[in-house]
Amino acid sequence: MHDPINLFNTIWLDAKCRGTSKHRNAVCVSTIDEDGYPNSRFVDLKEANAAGFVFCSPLDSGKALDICRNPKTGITLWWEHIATQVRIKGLASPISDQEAKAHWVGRLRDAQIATATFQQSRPLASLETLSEQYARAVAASDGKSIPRPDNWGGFRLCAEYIEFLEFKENRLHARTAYSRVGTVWEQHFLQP
Ligand SMILES: Cc1cc2nc3c(=O)[nH]c(=O)nc-3n(C[C@H](O)[C@H](O)[C@H](O)COP(=O)(O)O)c2cc1C
Repeated sequence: MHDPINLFNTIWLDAKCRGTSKHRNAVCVSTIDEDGYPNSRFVDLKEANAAGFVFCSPLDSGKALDICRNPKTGITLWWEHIATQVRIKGLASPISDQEAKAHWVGRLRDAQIATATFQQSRPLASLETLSEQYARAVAASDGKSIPRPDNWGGFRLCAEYIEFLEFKENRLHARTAYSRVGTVWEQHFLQP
């Protein structure tokens, strides 16, 4: 039987090589907000392996606060070029400081400046304020490296459930689900 994480990585690598979307690492992360509503947004997936699926974020953002209150988290993706949907469920927890540092270093400078300048998900007076604040930060950082803000890190979703749906135009979608039972994955099929 396939290991669903190996299968995921095979398809993801293919998507990165052959996909046409500009943001080929974008995945939809769903958390549960303080009122019990699902709360979904796209983030960049950094890595996927047996330990889990990693994404980065300020640690005081809406998603981070949701995860701290309730670690039950979902990831959904749609790979158009191979007509495949993937749904993942599991518990998310913070990555280590060392890992966060490594991901910070790998970020583009523009992204580092924006992350260091803004307090994600806090109210903003106007969109003009945004550009002015960013322009000031770019000027001030001229030639200097951008230190990782103390509140920037990431999360790892340890998957309990992974489902692949191969979309068929005749609606006979092939759904293959994997549930983690202890250390093994059990495979089952679902009606479309
Ligand atoms: C393609 C794409 C990639 C994104 N990547 C990230 C990311 O890696 N980390 C992040 O915190 N926000 C990312 N965002 C912004 C989030 O969608 C979201 O607006 C932000 O994280 C605030 O969400 P929150 O208040 O629920 O935490 C991305 C948005 C898009 C459209």
